[in-house]
Amino acid sequence: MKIAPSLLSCDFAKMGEEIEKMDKCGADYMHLDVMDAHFVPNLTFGAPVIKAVRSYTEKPFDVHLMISEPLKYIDDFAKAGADIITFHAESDSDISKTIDKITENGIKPGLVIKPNTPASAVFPYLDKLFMVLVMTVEPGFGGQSFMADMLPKVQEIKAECAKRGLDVLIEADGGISTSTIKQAADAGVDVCVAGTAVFKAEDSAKAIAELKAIAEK
Ligand SMILES: O=C(CO)[C@H](O)[C@H](O)COP(=O)(O)O
Repeated sequence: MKIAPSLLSCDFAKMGEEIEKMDKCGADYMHLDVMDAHFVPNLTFGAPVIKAVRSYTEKPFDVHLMISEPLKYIDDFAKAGADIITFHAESDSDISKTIDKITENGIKPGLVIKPNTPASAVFPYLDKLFMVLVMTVEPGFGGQSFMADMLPKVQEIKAECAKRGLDVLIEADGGISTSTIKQAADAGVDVCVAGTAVFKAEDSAKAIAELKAIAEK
C-alpha cells in the first residue's frame, strides 16, 4: 500500500517544510488538492504554489484537480512539476482530450469519480490511464467520514482491469485512517490519500508506518 499524505491538512504557511517532513516520514506520493470554489465549494491553491514547493522533495507530486475545466490548466500544472494529474469524470472538460493532454506533457493521467458516479464511467478510458481515484468522501473538505459503500466500485474497476490485462493503480481518497485502511486494501486499493490521519497525528512517521502495516496485514 502506498500512502499519499494530502497537503490539504498541512500548515499552508509552511507547505515546503511540511512536504520535506512527509518525505522523511515515509510518504510515497505528495497529494495536492487543487480546488476552484466552483467544481467544489472550497478554494485552495493553483499551479504557482505547486511550482513554489516542488523543490522540497523528489517524491512524485500527485495533483488532484477538483476544478470545472481541467483541460485549460494541464500545461500549467505540468510546468509546475506535477508527476500524476488526476481530474474528475464529472468536470466540464472532454475526458479523452484531457487524458491525451496530460500524456502529451509527459505526465501520468488519472481519472477521479465522485461518490454518485458509477465505476463504469471510467471503463472507456482505462487503457489510457495510470490511475483511477475513487472518492470515499464528497470532494471539497478534509476530515470527513469514510464511505465504505464506495469499495464495491474499487472491486468493479479492479475486475475490469484484470479482465482486460491492464495495470491501473486504484487510489482512494477521504476518511482513510487506521480503522478504514484495511477495508480499502482488501477491496484492492493500491494508494491511499490520508490527510487528517497523517497531519493531525502526534508522530506522522508512525502514523504512515501504522497505516501501511494495517493495510498489509
Ligand atoms: O480530496 C480531499 C477532499 O476533497 C482530501 O484529500 C481528503 O478528504 C483527505 O482528507 P482526510 O484524510 O482528512 O479525509
